[in-house]
Amino acid sequence: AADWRVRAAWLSAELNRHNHAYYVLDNPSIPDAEYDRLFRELQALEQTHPELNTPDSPTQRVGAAPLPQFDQVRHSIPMLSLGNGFDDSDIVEFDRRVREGLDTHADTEIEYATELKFDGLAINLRYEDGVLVQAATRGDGTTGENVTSNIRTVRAIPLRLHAERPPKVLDVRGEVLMYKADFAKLNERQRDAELKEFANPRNAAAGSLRQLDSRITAQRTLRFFAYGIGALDGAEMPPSHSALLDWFSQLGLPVCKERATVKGAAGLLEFFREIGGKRAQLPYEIDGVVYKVNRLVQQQTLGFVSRAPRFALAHKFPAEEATTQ
Ligand SMILES: Cc1c[n+]2nc(N)[nH]c2nc1OC(C)C
Repeated sequence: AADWRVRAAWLSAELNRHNHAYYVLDNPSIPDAEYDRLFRELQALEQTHPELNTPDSPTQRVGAAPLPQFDQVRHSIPMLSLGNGFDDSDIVEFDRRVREGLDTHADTEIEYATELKFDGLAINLRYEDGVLVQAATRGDGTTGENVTSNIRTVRAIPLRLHAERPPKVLDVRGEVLMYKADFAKLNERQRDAELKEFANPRNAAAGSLRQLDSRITAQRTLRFFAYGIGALDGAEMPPSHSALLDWFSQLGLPVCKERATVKGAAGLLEFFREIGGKRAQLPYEIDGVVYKVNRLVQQQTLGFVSRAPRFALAHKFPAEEATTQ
């Protein structure tokens, strides 16, 4: 192959690797100035040879021409919301209903996967043969907005999955969010430019994703945590939620490390209190934790009631007084 083709392939792989280290592993592997130099070299090569401009090129991260409007996207599998619990008694009742639904023996405890409930925006990422081809907001759960060009600018979201033989189709569900520190810097920039400040990180993330001009989205530091799956074709479904998140991590998707598997209602409440104790120190806002029956076959037995799964529950923190920010 021509030298420039080899060089471009090396640059693309190298930049994606540094991107993953910085935004997914929180462990930068190259100084920013060096990253920018490699980035500009690839941009120049792509300008000279447009066929290099592939959907998984790191140069996609800077955004494209503005869209006239957002197209609607129908989700392959509906994106559900979660039932809520507030008091310990709600959690004990949730565990009791799960045990009843599974006809669990009195002295057997249910294994749950526990996670954080991020205060961001739920989205679906569709990967075909390992390449990100479409991203959509949750919308009403059945159809959402096509925000693919904006999502391509989110450095934490891989444009190509790390797998020799990726699944033919994989729908990844997760939350797009903004870290508290990035939110403070954004509002400082808004103030300096005499623009409206955002009320909270969730609004800032939503506003950044609803931009028709993805070059603006590219200037907002958005993050992503994967937490669920939609359609899957060409790979075996992992046997539990915790195994699903391990698989996502191997594929190069960001998975929040503040997660665990626990036993019974007591294990759920212990996780809730542990997270409550470190909530203020977390780099992002959360509005609770999420409990899911871990084993897939047990989730399938329990199924869904109306639009929320019987196998999962969000446990919310008491609403805070009006935040000071
Ligand atoms: C709506 C939702 C939100 N969250 N947030 C997390 N961490 N997991 C999670 N799961 C959800 O729904 C599951 C049924 C996939």
